[in-house]
Formats: sequence, structure tokens, C-alpha cells
Amino acid sequence: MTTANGTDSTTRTGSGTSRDTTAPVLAARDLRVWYGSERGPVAAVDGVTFDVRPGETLGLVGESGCGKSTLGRGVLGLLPPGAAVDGEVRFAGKNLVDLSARQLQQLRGPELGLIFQEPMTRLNPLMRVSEHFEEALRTHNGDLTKDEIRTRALDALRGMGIPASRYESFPHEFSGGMRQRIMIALALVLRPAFVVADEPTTALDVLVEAQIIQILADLRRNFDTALVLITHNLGIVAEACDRVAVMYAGHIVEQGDAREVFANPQHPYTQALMRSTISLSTTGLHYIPGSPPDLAHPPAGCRFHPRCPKAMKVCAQEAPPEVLLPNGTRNTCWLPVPDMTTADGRRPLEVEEISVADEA
Ligand SMILES: Nc1ncnc2c1ncn2[C@@H]1O[C@H](COP(=O)(O)OP(=O)(O)OP(=O)(O)O)[C@@H](O)[C@H]1O
Repeated sequence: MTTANGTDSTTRTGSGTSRDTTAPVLAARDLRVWYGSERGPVAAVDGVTFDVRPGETLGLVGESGCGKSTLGRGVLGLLPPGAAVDGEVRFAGKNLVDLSARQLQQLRGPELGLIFQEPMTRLNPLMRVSEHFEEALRTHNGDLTKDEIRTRALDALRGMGIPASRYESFPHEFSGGMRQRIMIALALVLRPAFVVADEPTTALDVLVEAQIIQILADLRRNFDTALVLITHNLGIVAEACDRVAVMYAGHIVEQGDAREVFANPQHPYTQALMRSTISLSTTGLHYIPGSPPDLAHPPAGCRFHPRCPKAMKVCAQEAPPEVLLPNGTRNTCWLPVPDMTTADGRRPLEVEEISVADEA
């Protein structure tokens, strides 16, 4: 029997090398995040479990509102006031969920990084690029001289293709793509072991997007940085991620090796998401009928069942088990697939015999 708590070591990476024996940099277990609202608590992340290993990029995908940003911010302890968090986020021997705001602040920068979508809202328009780096480096390395700061900052900027001659410029003097690269350099100058990049290329044109994706790939090659890449763009995941986690309504419904999941998506939601992506071979536009549920009042059973073309009675009644495939993909679905075993040792076909009825 295989456990479903993410502790198995069968993950194969996109680079073709096995990182099975490498301990995760960050391990989330049953992570939950709620927001208070007039309609009641909104369970934006509702019991999520995943690992990220050194040098690994995990793509986090799903429709708008399914909880991707909340998950990214939740693991870094960067949630807005009024949000509540529960579960475990293991990093460097600590559970980040238990740390105080001050302890988390000390880890952010040198250990944990965040790359935002909108660089202009994060860069201070009144501060030169040099001042941004001085502030970032001084906060965590108080004893660095101005020359040392300059050397490290210019190294980081050079890595992002920003020439040293622009070190004293102000943010508005750069293009959007350059600003985003400055943001990335700022997030990475302290060489954090784990970074969340939340839609880092959404506001950029495709050429700049390709550049940023290349930079992120270099990053993991050169520094073994572990990255969670949040994106709407499945093409980016296919190109840049080792593993992928598909979120729906606060749950991860499928996760596994990116190439395996793309080649053979298991969960009906993953299948629908992939069909709705436009590619050169697209012959017709597909969309997923209906819309994601209100997370203050999610449906019983599988949250995708009201939109699922393959829904069975059991799907509306009971939350599905997580099933582990031989290739390491984890699929949280009642659909029977040969050779799979549920987390509690049942075979889905047995489950079907006792509880599956006609199509809902
Ligand atoms: N500050 C907040 N207060 C209350 N509810 C919130 C807050 N932020 C997000 N939510 C709700 O939490 C759910 C998840 O939102 P989140 O932004 O994490 O999703 P997402 O998948 O990142 O969406 P997008 O791709 O549009 O950014 C949504 O229902 C959203 O309305």
C-alpha cells in the first residue's frame, strides 16, 4: 500500500534525472487557508499536500479563483489580515505556519522569495535601482559595505540581462520586461532556497515572457533554487516545469511529473483544462461549461462533479480518494483506472462495485 501524504520518493523530474533521494526543500501537508467574508469563511486552500525539491520547478495551474495565489502566499506567510491558516509547511526544520510575523520576515529574502506579477506596484518609483538593492541587502546583511552591495547587485542584474550602466536609473526608466527582470534580480540577490513566482509573465509580451522563463530555468540550474511557478499558461508549464499541480476549488486534484500529466492527464478537470488551451493544432475552441463553485459553499463530494462530464453518483456524495499511479501521478478522483490503488489500500474498481451508480 502506498501512502498519499507525499512522502513517497517516486517523483521523476522533467530533466530526466531522479531526485527521489533528495529531501524536499519545502513540504506542505494538509495546508488550509480561509478568508473571512460576509457569506461565511471562504476556504480558498482546503487541505493541500505537496513537496518541492531543490532545483525543481512545480507549476501550479487552474482557473481563476481556484486558490493558486492564496496557496503561494500561504506557504510564505504573506496572507492579508483576516486570513487564517492551518496545517504544516515544513521548511528548514520549521513549520512556517507556527512562526510569528517577525520570524517569517527574517526568513523572507535570504531563504524564501516571492516574485510578483506587477513589478511597478512593488518597486518604489522614487528609489533608484541601486537603492532597492541596498535596502534588500542591508536588511539581511547589515555588515555589507556599499561596494560589496554594488558587486552583488550588479552580478544579479547582469544575470538578468540588465547592464551595470542602468544601476542608478529609476524604475520608470525601464520597459515592463526590464522592470520584471529587476524584480526577479531583487528577489534572487539573496539566493533564497525557495521562491514562489506568481504569474511573473502575465503582463509581458511573448518575447519577454520567453526571456523570463529562460532566466527562471537558468536559476534552478545554477543555484538549485526550488520554484513554485503560478500561471494560467499551460504552455509555460510544459516548457519550464518539472512537475505540475492542478488546482480546482481549493484542492489539488492532480499532481505529477509535468510530461506525464501532459501526455496522459487523468483527472477530468485536467483533461478539460488541457482541451481548453489553444495550440497550433487546435481545430475548435473548447471551454469548461459552468463556473468554479463559491468557495464559501462548495458542493459536497468532489468539487468538480457539477461540471464533470464523467460524474457518477458517488462523486456527489463522497470526497474522492487520492489515487497513486505507477508513474507517480496522484489523481484525486473516483474514476476507476486499472493498476491504481487508493491511499487506504482499496482498488477503485471495488469502490465502483459498491458505490458507483448510474451517470449523475
Ligand atoms: N483577501 C481576500 N479576502 C477574501 N477572499 C479572498 C481574498 N483573496 C482571495 N479571495 C478568494 O479566495 C479564492 C481564491 O483566490 P486566489 O486569488 O487565491 O485564486 P487564484 O487561483 O490565484 O486566482 P487568479 O488566477 O485569478 O489570481 C477566491 O474565491 C477569491 O475570491
